Amino acid sequence: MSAVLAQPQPPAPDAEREVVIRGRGITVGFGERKVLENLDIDVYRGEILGIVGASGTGKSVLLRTILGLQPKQAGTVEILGTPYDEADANTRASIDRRLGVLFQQGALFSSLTVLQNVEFPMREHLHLSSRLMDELARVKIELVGLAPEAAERAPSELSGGMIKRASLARALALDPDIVFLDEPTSGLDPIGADEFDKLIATLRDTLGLTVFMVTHDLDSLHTVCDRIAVLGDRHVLIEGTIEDMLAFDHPWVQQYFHGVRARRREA
Ligand SMILES: Nc1ncnc2c1ncn2[C@@H]1O[C@H](COP(=O)(O)OP(=O)(O)OP(=O)(O)O)[C@@H](O)[C@H]1O
Repeated sequence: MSAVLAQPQPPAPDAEREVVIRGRGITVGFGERKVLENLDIDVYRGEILGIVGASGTGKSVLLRTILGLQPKQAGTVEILGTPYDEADANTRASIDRRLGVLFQQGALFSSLTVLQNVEFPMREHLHLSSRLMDELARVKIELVGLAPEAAERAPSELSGGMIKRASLARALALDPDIVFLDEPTSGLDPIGADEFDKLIATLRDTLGLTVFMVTHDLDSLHTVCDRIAVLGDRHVLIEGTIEDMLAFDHPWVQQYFHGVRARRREA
């Protein structure tokens, strides 16, 4: 009997894919100044979405708004099929458990070891023995490619790349469905950044994560992002694949994706 090999399937059309984050009409301002206005965004299950845009266009503000950390003047955010804004405290807490966040500076607690940092969300949300939490945290530390000895180190004893990995281990502590990464490769040398990108892609493939990644890193956009959303003029200017970006006729998008850095990357 001959074996029938599974053929790779083309990605499903967007309309058939599960939307895990749906933002509609998002408007955020500081004083009189609007940073985001009537912004719509969809994030699909299992994708790595890169959020890009000039400095100050509101990428971090968008990430914080989706997470409910930044008040908005208008709009709705639905996460994993539940209107997050309208949810009661219990529902919100159960959604929060399914989200992991890596903030720009890593944001590890400096007075705690790496192990204690990774256990922190577990202590908050899970009712497990210390021994079991230790075991689970050590698995996460291994998963992100840190040596077992790193568990006992303080953040001040880690390199920039190790801090990113430790922060990622903490973001993965509760086995989230979606991880939010704010400029995960900033401050890393090109090899470190490349390794971190590969780690993100491997985790997505093995754990089925959905990744919402704010980035300035052209290499990340080319190598790991399935789709890209460009912020500008207070909304999403364009979303699509890297090929869509290259073909899009907009001055900033052209300059960014065809500019000197892009050409250097291609050389
Ligand atoms: N708490 C705040 N109070 C007032 N203004 C703020 C606040 N947070 C952000 N802003 C403003 O909102 C705008 C968008 O900020 P944001 O940090 O989202 O930009 P960004 O696109 O992530 O930029 P970068 O690429 O430089 O990190 C900026 O002009 C910033 O000054």
